[in-house]
Amino acid sequence: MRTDGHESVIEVTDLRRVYGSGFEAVRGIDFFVRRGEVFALLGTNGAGKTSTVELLEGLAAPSGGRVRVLGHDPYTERAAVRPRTGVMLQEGGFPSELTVAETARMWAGCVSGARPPAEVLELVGLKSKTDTRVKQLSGGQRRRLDLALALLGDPEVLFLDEPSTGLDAEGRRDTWELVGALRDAGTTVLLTTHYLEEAEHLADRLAIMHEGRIAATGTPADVTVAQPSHISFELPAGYFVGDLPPLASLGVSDHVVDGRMVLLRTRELQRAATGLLVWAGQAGVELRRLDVRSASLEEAFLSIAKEVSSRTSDGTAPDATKEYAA
Ligand SMILES: Nc1ncnc2c1ncn2[C@@H]1O[C@H](COP(=O)(O)OP(=O)(O)OP(=O)(O)O)[C@@H](O)[C@H]1O
Repeated sequence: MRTDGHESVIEVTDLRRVYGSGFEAVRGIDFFVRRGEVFALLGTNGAGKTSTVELLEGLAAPSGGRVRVLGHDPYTERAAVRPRTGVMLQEGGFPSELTVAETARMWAGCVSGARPPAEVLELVGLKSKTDTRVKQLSGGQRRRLDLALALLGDPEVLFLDEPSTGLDAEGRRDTWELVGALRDAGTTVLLTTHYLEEAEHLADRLAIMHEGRIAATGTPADVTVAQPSHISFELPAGYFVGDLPPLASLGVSDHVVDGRMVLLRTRELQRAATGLLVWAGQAGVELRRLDVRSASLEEAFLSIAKEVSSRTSDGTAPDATKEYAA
């Protein structure tokens, strides 16, 4: 399938997953991933990310809807899909007595046309640990080993389930760099993450899942631009909020006053900031602790999760999805 002139290598349509207990973890989701892009699946705990990724990996059959990976059903046509995909699971579960090199060699034996194990270990920064037993690796080093094994088959599509959980800041940066390099080399990456900064940094597009549904999709910029920006500052001595220009005329949607600090929310950041600074200039006052910023993905995420929860508890439009330009 082609989407906007790009080939999409993952297509998900009205996908559902119901567990044996009757619990519906994935409640009819739709998205696609284009060849060569990094797509992030974000969500709160229990949102249904892993349940979704397992369906994409062909580890279980959907209870409803459709998944296509590289044009095939990953569950019923596993033999066609599996050799072209790499999977980094949340828990690798390797025999802990084997060394890193032995683990990579053992895994390579299960992959047709595997890359030399030493090459992938070097790629993930584990070259100096080849003779270390898996049980002696730190949590972060185990995650790197998980990633190395996922790369052995030189996959066209890579599934990364929380790739940097357990990594320190440096390890996380290294993983980001590696994912960026893989993307540059043409690999399509679908990752799940709790780290919004990671999604903001890596993802070309993303979907925010909440309670089994997709609440928003688009580029990180598309998703954040829909959220209000913030301006905060300390009121100059002797001034009150009522002394500011009328806030509505600055495009401010609401404001919060906490002691001397004022927080303005606006969807017209330039207009509001300009109006405020012109006023301060004319009044000859300094706006101390001035902070002007666009919404972060974290703010967008929290507000979307809150909005969806209140909509579902109202019983109104529980499956409404915000679509942003992609
Ligand atoms: N085997 C199972 N049987 C019943 N319910 C399950 C099963 N596996 C997961 N669930 C439930 O499905 C929901 C989604 O779980 P899932 O692991 O997909 O979420 P997630 O978004 O990956 O969460 P996290 O970020 O915490 O890993 C949760 O409520 C979870 O308890």
